[in-house]
Amino acid sequence: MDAPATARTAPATRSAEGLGGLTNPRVYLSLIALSLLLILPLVSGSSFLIHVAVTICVFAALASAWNIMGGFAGQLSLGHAVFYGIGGYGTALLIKHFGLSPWIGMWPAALLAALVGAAIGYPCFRLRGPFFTLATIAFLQVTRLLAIHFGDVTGGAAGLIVPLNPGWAWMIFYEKVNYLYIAFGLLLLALGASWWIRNSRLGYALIAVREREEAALAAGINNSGVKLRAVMASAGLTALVGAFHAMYLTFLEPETMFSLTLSIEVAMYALIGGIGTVSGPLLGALLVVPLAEAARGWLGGQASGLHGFVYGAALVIITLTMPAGLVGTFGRRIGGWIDRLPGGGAAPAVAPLLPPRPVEGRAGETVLEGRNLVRRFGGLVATNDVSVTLRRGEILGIIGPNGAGKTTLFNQLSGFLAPSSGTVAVRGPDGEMAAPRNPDEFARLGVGRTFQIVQPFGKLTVLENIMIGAFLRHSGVAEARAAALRVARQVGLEELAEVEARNLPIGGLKRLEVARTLATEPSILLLDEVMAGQSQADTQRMVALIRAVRDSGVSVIAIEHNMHAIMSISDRIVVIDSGRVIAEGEPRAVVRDRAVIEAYLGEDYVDAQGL
Ligand SMILES: Nc1ncnc2c1ncn2[C@@H]1O[C@H](COP(=O)(O)OP(=O)(O)OP(=O)(O)O)[C@@H](O)[C@H]1O
Repeated sequence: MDAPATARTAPATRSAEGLGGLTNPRVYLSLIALSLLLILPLVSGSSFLIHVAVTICVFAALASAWNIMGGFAGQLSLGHAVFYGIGGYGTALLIKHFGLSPWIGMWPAALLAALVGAAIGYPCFRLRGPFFTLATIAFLQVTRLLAIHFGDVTGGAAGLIVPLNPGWAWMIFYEKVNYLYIAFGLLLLALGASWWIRNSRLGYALIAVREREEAALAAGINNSGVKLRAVMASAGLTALVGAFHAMYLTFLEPETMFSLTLSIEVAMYALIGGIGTVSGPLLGALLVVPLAEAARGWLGGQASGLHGFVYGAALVIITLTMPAGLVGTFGRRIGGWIDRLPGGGAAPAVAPLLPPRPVEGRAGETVLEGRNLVRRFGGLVATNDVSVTLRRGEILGIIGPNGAGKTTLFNQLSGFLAPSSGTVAVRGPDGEMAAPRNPDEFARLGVGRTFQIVQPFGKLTVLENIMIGAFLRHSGVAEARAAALRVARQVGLEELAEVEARNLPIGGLKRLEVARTLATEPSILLLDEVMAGQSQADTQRMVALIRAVRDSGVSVIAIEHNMHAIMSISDRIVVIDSGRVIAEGEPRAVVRDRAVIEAYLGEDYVDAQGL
């Protein structure tokens, strides 16, 4: 027997968020490298170098902001200049018409951009892949045309000059170096926001939604909600940078403020550096901005367009040779070297293993009920008037031939499919029966489900996969990690905690599927063929695990083709054939039922079992 979970501690593991403060070489080297961006131009005193550094800071900040939506949330926008332009125009117009300092005006402009981001994003999230990207371009073009059309306000195609009041209060300077201080501050803000989001519950949720929307829903993540938060943060940050850049350029026109080229450039920096990583957008800008500026400076005068050609060719070579970006290509190796420096590889604080939340309720009461469930797919009736009841503390087995409608029934019992007719009710933590409508609502009420075709978050580690489930009940990263470690230990994945999920064999993936679901601390567990593809030893462990989970008060429904296993764990079995329940009852009685033998088990099974 294990000691009480609270008395034990989780083993130390490495992860991005456990950097261990300033003594960690990843942190101090990043800070040193960043400060060079400020110090080198200052020491040189060259106004060209200062301009290049300001441009790097601006584009690195824009790319970091873009990456929150394009990288973490996987929503590839090529219309981000909408927010940049709103930031620039909003701030300039507030100075011009209301005499508001840009230090103040940039905030309402950022708020407006965040709201516009939400208004554009919400309807567009339904669009997939290139269609989403095309929609963002369309919104950008419409905004640019509107800015030209409403010339009375924006200055139209002729443009708008920012009121030139020198001094810190108005963000207008004769010495370029002051711009560098502000640009550097904005870069720190964007990087800080990006780092914080990536290492928070929101960051994990965004990655989960990006990788596998269904598994994210099953873990109780509100997909639209988290994407909306990402787009608002991304748009707001972009607008802040746009506001500053407008003050730096001192001239705004729709062509440059709502520019498709700028939107593409910003996305390119993130792609080149490493999309979905915190440092990638900065590295992309660090590499490409000086290249672009140098090409413009050296070749611009030689032949018209030559600098663009050289710059474009360099981009093509980089993207072709490093499709995963700089961080994806070199990050792991360089990270390994850095970790060998003093203070490297520091483990995060050791957290106590969290016990699961207790499941409360009366033994034997109904916890999940599907009534008269009909689900049609065109002319096919996949479930035809199916009624099932799950009682507290029981294991209900569901068997039947391939295509009988078992998974379709599961999808209705967990909110993934709306029944064509019939109802599903779940007993919530308050003891009342409720009728949730969405998968995330089902999950929050305590319904956890696995998928027949496993849905791992391949690029996350085993532990991070389980943490995605644990975040449903624990908002803090340390608590979610501790809860995930307890589950990893429970399902026998502790040794593989730091392995990327895509490297697991099918047996491990099945266990991971169960672990992620268990981490949501369900009171009702729906298992869809979790023993398929498992070795005999793994099957026995899974059987023992399901029993232990039931003994902790969780009610279980298991779809299974492994008759030996399902017979040994089930208190009751329901048999489905052609969308209808053909038998229901105590396992030994069900396998003797003639209809079940004819539809599913066959005479061979009867002979083999000596029934
Ligand atoms: N989204 C869908 N669109 C159309 N038909 C579907 C859909 N999902 C399931 N079906 C059909 O509904 C029927 C029941 O499928 P279901 O996956 O529920 O069966 P099952 O009992 O789980 O089968 P198996 O044991 O092979 O997993 C099948 O004929 C299947 O092709």
